[in-house]
Amino acid sequence: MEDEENIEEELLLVESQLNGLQDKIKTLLDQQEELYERQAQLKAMLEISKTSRDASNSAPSVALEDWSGKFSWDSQADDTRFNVFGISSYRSNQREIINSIMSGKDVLVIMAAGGGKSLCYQLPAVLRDGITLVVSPLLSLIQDQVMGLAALGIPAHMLTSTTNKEIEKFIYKALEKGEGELKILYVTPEKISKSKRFMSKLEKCHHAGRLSLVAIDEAHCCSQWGHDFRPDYKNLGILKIQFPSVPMIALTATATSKVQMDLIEMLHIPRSVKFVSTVNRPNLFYRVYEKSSVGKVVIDEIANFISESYPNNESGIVYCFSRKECEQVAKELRGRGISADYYHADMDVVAREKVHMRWSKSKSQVIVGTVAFGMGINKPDDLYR
Ligand SMILES: Nc1ncnc2c1ncn2[C@@H]1O[C@H](COP(=O)(O)OP(=O)(O)OP(=O)(O)O)[C@@H](O)[C@H]1O
Repeated sequence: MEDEENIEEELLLVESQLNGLQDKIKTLLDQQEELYERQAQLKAMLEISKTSRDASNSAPSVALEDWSGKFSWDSQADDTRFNVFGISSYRSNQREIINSIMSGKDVLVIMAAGGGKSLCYQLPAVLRDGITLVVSPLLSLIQDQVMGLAALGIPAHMLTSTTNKEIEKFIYKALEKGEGELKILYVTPEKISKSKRFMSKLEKCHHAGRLSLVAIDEAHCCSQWGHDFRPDYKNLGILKIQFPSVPMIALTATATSKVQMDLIEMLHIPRSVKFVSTVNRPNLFYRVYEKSSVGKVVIDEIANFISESYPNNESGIVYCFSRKECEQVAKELRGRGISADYYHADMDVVAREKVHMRWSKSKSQVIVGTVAFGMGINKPDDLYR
């Protein structure tokens, strides 16, 4: 009897020691996994840093190869350009950019606003197997792109603060398990720098060989020397570190050589092929009017300008400095018979999306906005700003 009690006592002791050990093993295994991950990151960083040093000592990043030559994907690319995107011929540099991406190169594109940058990554995204990740700075811009792609029948989604749980689940499944149809995924830079969950799904997608391309839109936002610096863009270098084998395309309309050097360094793409297109836009012109000092008169003048110059309700944007001003001017324009909505960063995302949608579908003529609206917005009949 006493023996049994002793045995039971020792058994309890052994079991509790075993439990303690299991906990320690789990902690050690977690630590081991973290260290492996960090080891891989550090090795990749070292590799990139060495390549970067070699590249700055030797190869210029401007295109040397003949990217307008013949490639195995030519006929498939032509077919997709025409039948999916409805575009009859390439504009300057588009074909060369697409060819260099399809060859697996990192690419830096400097092309004027409206020059056709989106096609440069969207067409390879459709041609390549797997999912293309696009980082873009503004929700309105992302919504605009996703709407456009959906209209072309290309499976594109966005993962932002406005994404509902069901779509989020669909996207995570597509990344993690390759389920469902997803070709192009748009995110804001905050997703990369703040969501560990997203990065882990992306890691799995890459691990399974399904991450086909990374595109950084409005790439000048990386540089403190650029006019639209966004702190979260600074963290996008992690993408090349984590996914060194995945080609990256960085696109911008405006980048001085200082900004270009900065973003090449930040994104870790020292060997990128650079394409610069001319900034000549014959359809773009500036007209300057003297502004009255009386607020009411200014609104009358804006309203007259819109209704006289654009009698067929062609779309446009009126910019104001403050959020309050946007609301007032939109109200005043409505009072003068122009269908105007306001758009600024103080509105919640659903309200902003609604305004953007109404304008995109030409249900309203004018958006009165702060600079929170406009960058990269693509509406063929957006004729005045
Ligand atoms: N080769 C082409 N031929 C005809 N239209 C084209 C061609 N390439 C692009 N486009 C059209 O030109 C318009 C502007 O293209 P896109 O939005 O890609 O410009 P962007 O360079 O991204 O401009 P932004 O800097 O303002 O974002 C779109 O309507 C697009 O469909």
